[in-house]
Amino acid sequence: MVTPVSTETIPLAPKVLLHDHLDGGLRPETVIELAREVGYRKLPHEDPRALGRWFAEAADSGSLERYLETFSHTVAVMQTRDALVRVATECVEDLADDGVVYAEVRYAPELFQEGGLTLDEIVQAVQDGFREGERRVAASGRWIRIGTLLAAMRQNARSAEIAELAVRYRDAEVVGFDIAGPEAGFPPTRNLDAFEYLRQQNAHFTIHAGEAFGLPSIWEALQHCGTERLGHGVRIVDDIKVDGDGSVHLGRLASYVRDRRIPLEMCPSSNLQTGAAPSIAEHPIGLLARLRFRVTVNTDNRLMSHCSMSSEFATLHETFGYGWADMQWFTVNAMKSSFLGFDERLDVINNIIKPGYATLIG
Ligand SMILES: O=c1[nH]cnc2c1ncn2[C@@H]1O[C@H](CO)[C@@H](O)[C@H]1O
Ligand SMILES: [Zn+2]
Repeated sequence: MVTPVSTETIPLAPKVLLHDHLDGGLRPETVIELAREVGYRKLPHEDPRALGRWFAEAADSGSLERYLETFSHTVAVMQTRDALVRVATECVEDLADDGVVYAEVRYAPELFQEGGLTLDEIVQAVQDGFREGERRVAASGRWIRIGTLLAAMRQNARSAEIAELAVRYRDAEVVGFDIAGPEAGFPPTRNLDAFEYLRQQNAHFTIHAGEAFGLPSIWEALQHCGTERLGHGVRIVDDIKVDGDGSVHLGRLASYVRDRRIPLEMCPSSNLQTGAAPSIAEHPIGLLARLRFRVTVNTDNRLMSHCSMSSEFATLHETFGYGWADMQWFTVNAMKSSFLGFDERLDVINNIIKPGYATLIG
């Protein structure tokens, strides 16, 4: 029997998440408790519900720069080893509760040094938290695996150092590298040495591109930097023309992205808040999925964007009518595009994702 698609059943489906920021996914109550512990007094609210609402509203600003300002509060309470372990552990528990089976969670270690932690101490703390979270989930009879992406901030000049850090921890579940932060004015080519180094080390990376800036950012990320995936990539639609009669014309860059199966880490709710898309109905994900680009669905920042993988899927179900087969397609796309080894990806697809959807489809 087919299980109906609803907000109650979507959490049961196995999901894969490639684009989730650790400092964008804290529980509001954890932000409040950690702020008390470290004496941080600038939180706009002391009540978890009010604080959660504040983050979502403040981030709903129409600009990426203003969206990013809200991170000052989460980053402020993540400056100790204990805080990092706790936030990472809870992140894994929350993702597992949402039915996520594999996630690549990213953060910028350089942001957590205000309390004197070294980059290595920061990475070790977060990895310890992720492993603790995986153990707790396993103890509850479920399964989840977390791969870490280390990000460098575009506006800082530390990408070479962070790329080396990512390679140093590649055998401890750090599976790749990213650059994040304001896109306009900070083209990815500012970090060419980091990308060159990563390629020479046969290491994986993705780049936030085509979110707050258009095609040149995507083109540089792909053709100068050699990115394997695109964080967001929504503006690739600027290279696609749809005629009145419905016929579609792809420009050379859009063709390249589709032909080479470049994964797009799309984050619909986040894109509405930063102004990268006007509404879910008009979000490029509809067209790009129809054209069979390698589209994946992601949360970006569960706190600021007030979402989960299940809520993103539910919204897409309501707007575009996507059912279990479509959700399985997004999920397999994501797993194929992950930075795990080929055999590990196949294992998750064949032994977890496909059987999970088969149960729902009946
Ligand atoms: O959508 C986004 N685009 C660009 N940068 C982002 C986005 N979401 C979060 N961050 C930035 O990434 C840092 C590391 O996790 C966060 O502190 C935030 O500044
Ligand atoms: Zn992001």
